[in-house]
Amino acid sequence: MGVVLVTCALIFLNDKVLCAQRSSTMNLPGLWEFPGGKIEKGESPEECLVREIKEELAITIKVLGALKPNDHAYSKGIVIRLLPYVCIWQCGEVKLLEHQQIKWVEKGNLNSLNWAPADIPIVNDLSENWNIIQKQLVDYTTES
Ligand SMILES: Nc1nc2c([nH]c(=O)n2[C@H]2C[C@H](O)[C@@H](COP(=O)(O)OP(=O)(O)OP(=O)(O)O)O2)c(=O)[nH]1
Repeated sequence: MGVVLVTCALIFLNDKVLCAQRSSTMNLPGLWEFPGGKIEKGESPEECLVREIKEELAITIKVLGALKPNDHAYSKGIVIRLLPYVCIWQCGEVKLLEHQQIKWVEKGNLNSLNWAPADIPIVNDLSENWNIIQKQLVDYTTES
C-alpha cells in the first residue's frame, strides 16, 4: 500500500502555535496534533491545508513555508507522510467543528501535550527551530 500524504498546519499567532486535540469521533481520539488532513486528487499541499483548516476550524490561514516531512508507520501497515507547514492566522474566529479543544501553546509547553506519534519528530523539529521561525514570522508581518 502507498504512503498517505497528510498536511498539517503550524498556525502561529504572536509567539504561540495552535495545537488541536482529536475528538472521540476521529481516529487517535484524545491525542494532540497540528490540524490538517489528507491531500485530495489534484490539490497542492497548500490548497489542501487552506481547505482543511476552514473545514475543521472555520478560520482562514496563509501558508508560508514547509518544514521537514515525517513518515510514520501506524499499525495495520498504514504509513502516513506528515507534511508540516508554517502558517499564520489571517481571519475568522476558531470554531471547533471536529476537534475536542485547541490550545495556543508557547515553545516551553509543547512537550506537555500527549502528541500523536507521527507528530513527535515535528514537535522536536519545531522546538529546535523555534527562534528562526519566529524571526521569519516577524520579518513577514513587518513586510506585509
Ligand atoms: N491532520 C493531521 N493528521 C494527523 C496528524 N498526526 C497524525 O498522526 N495524523 C493522522 C491522523 C489520521 O489518521 C490521518 C489524517 O487524517 P484526518 O482524518 O485528519 O484527515 P482527513 O480529514 O483528510 O480524513 P478523512 O476523515 O476525510 O478521511 O493522519 C496531524 O498532526 N495532523
